Amino acid sequence: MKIGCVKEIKNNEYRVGLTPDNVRAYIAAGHHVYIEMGAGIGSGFTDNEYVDAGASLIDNAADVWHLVDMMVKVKEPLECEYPLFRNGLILYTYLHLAADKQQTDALLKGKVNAVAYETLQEKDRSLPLLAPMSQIAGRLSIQEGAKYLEKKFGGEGILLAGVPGTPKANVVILGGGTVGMNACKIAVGMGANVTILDISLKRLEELDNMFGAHIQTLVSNDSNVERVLKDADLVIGSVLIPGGSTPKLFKQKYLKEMKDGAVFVDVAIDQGGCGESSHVTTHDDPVYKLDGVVHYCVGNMPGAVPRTSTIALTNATVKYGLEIAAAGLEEACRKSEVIRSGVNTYAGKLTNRNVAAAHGYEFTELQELI
Ligand SMILES: NC(=O)C1=CN([C@@H]2O[C@H](COP(=O)(O)OP(=O)(O)OC[C@H]3O[C@@H](n4cnc5c(N)ncnc54)[C@H](O)[C@@H]3O)[C@@H](O)[C@H]2O)C=CC1
Ligand SMILES: CC(=O)C(=O)O
Repeated sequence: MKIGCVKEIKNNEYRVGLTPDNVRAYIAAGHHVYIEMGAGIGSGFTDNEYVDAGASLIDNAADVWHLVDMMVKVKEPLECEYPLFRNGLILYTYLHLAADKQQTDALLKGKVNAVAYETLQEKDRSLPLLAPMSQIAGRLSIQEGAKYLEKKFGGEGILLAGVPGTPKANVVILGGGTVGMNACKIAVGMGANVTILDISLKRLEELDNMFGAHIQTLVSNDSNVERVLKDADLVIGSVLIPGGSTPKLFKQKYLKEMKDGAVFVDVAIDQGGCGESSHVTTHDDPVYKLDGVVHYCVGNMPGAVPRTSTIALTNATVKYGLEIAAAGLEEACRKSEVIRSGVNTYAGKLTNRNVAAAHGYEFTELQELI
């Protein structure tokens, strides 16, 4: 199969879909790999490293899109890339379609066979291609939150750990999955008071076993969310319904009850965000203030640490990419329920139930199409 990788063009996105080591793995399996010149530079991989690994360098992105059977990316294609879509092209990347009707329509119209990293689910229900970036975003969320709590960035001017004789900051984490657990780890490490809410009692038990007396766990419901937000200094939004729109548990009316200069990092913004007042921001202009609360809603947080992120992401993606390349998408899907769970659009049909529900579109079982 012909595998391609282009330079990411989203705001401040320096990750890349394939590393030189990944290229070696695809070439060893008998595939051809085409890389846009400069694609890896933001993550510290030079063109020469790709050539040494066996890739062909192409000097513009459009030619890579035209040449290849499978495009391996990091982030969703932007509008200027939609004209490059074509019938039967396999697109292997993050898509977050529940929050992006325009892109969903473009993929359906272009009859692209799109495999979304964020919905590919293992039999144990884990999300192996989302998890590495969730680990990074979770850890970053506290780092960014601590920064925006500083006065000069609009925050209330409070140190997470405090010092002897002063209160510690109250960190509230909505959703205790991978992002939530990683945020918790850093917040506890920095000495904050941490409260974590989830709808899953089993997950709360796991978190309690992990962090013991260092955290407070609470079941997620409207009363508990409203109650803990009143005293919160830093709130992390990290809930997920895989493939679906994020439930809005952080209501706009709560903002007025919160501390002036509190910070809300809505990591779940890529799926629409868990705050009613959240809208997407970029690394160039990451925050806005509403009712005194600083909102940070960057949809590609791991792009800030591209070297770590690219290696972590591609450690996970290469395995399934090789499976698709070896068998072809149809056969790979017939053989593997796991690969099937990643396919969001196929031959102009929507094949992910939660994405279909988010847009009120017809859902088609992938097995009926392959
Ligand atoms: N902005 C960014 O750069 C990044 C965003 N993300 C996003 O972060 C979000 C969280 O991802 P993960 O932690 O990997 O998901 P996960 O599936 O590991 O965890 C989600 C948690 O939310 C809980 N949950 C669901 N509904 C809830 C509710 N009503 N109240 C409280 N908890 C609820 C689930 O029980 C689960 O424990 C996703 O939207 C993901 O796409 C991930 C990486 C980077
Ligand atoms: C998860 C995701 O969309 C990202 O890492 O950018």
